[in-house]
Amino acid sequence: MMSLPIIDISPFLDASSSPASRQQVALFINNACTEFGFFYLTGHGIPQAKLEEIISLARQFFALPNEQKNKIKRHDAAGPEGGDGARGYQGMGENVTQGKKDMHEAIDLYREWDHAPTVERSGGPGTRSTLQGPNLWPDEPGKLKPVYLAYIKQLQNVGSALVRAMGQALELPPPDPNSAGTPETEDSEVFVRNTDHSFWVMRLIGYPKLTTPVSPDAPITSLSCGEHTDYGCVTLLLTDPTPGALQVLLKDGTTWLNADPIPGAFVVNIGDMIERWTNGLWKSTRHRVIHRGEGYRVSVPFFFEPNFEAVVRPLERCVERSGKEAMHEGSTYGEHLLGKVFGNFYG
Ligand SMILES: N=C(N)NCCCC[C@H](N)C(=O)O
Ligand SMILES: O=C(O)CCC(=O)C(=O)O
Ligand SMILES: [Fe+2]
Repeated sequence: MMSLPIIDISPFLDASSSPASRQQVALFINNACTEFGFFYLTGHGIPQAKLEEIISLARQFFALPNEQKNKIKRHDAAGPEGGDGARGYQGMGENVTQGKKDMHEAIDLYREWDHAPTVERSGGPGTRSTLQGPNLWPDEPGKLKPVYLAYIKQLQNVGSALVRAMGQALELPPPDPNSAGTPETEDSEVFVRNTDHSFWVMRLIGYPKLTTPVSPDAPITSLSCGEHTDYGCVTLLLTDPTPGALQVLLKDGTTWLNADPIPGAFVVNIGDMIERWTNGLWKSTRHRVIHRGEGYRVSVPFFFEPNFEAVVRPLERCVERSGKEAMHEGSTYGEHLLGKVFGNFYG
């Protein structure tokens, strides 16, 4: 049975690593992103015990009574509660993918920012615009917030190392030390610059066992999370050990491969903005979750994304190499995200 490549990112986190070791990693990344758009990531430096604590804290939250979870309920941006339409707890079926309710519950956290986004929605006094913070953290379990804040810091560092490696994998030229490095420059640091204020997203997701018939041939009537691509740069996905839930669509467009967890490793996939930057050389691979196994599954994806204002258009070198027209004229990541978030809740 085929399985996804495993990539050790440590040379890009260790300042004393050799250029040759980095080049080797870059080569592996290019292969993995060209073939699958998905791979396992090791060598990230976050101890397995910490990863287990992250899952365990999320599990403790989902085990609370609904009344308690709804204390941090997500509210519409136009509603009287003055929500931001995105942050907070979503009950079962509140998230929609391809027009169908997903069978999961979740807390969504985003980078907190103090400037207004581009889309204002009407509403009463105190109404916030879509995606304008703050995050809604649960009181219980008490350790969740501090532990997650520290974890998010570490993940930003891993994400940054990973996009640096990806820039190198594309064989873009090294940055010119004499230039100011404008975001328009196409060098191997282009992803690093455009993520230096990454508008990251973190989801804590709880999946009950689906109750549809267990036969593998039975038609799929409801999904834990419908088929989709992720929106930005790279997703660092942590899950509990449940196998057979996350499935990745292979290049042939018909075969679904199980991306079963490897203890201590992240499942990584690339998002829509990397596909756009690379003009489709690397695809943001479609994936879905069908949890028919036993037990209550917990996953915690961290989406390391471009800056909200980053203008993303195909890189000239990738357009040339792809031999195709530029696939997009360019727009900000924030515009892409707002369209997606709106579709997730009001689709
Ligand atoms: N921030 C990210 N990437 N979240 C992924 C959620 C995927 C499902 C979503 N309902 C959708 O239809 O996109
Ligand atoms: O739970 C998982 O394994 C994947 C979730 C996912 O694809 C997402 O939230 O974007
Ligand atoms: Fe996803």
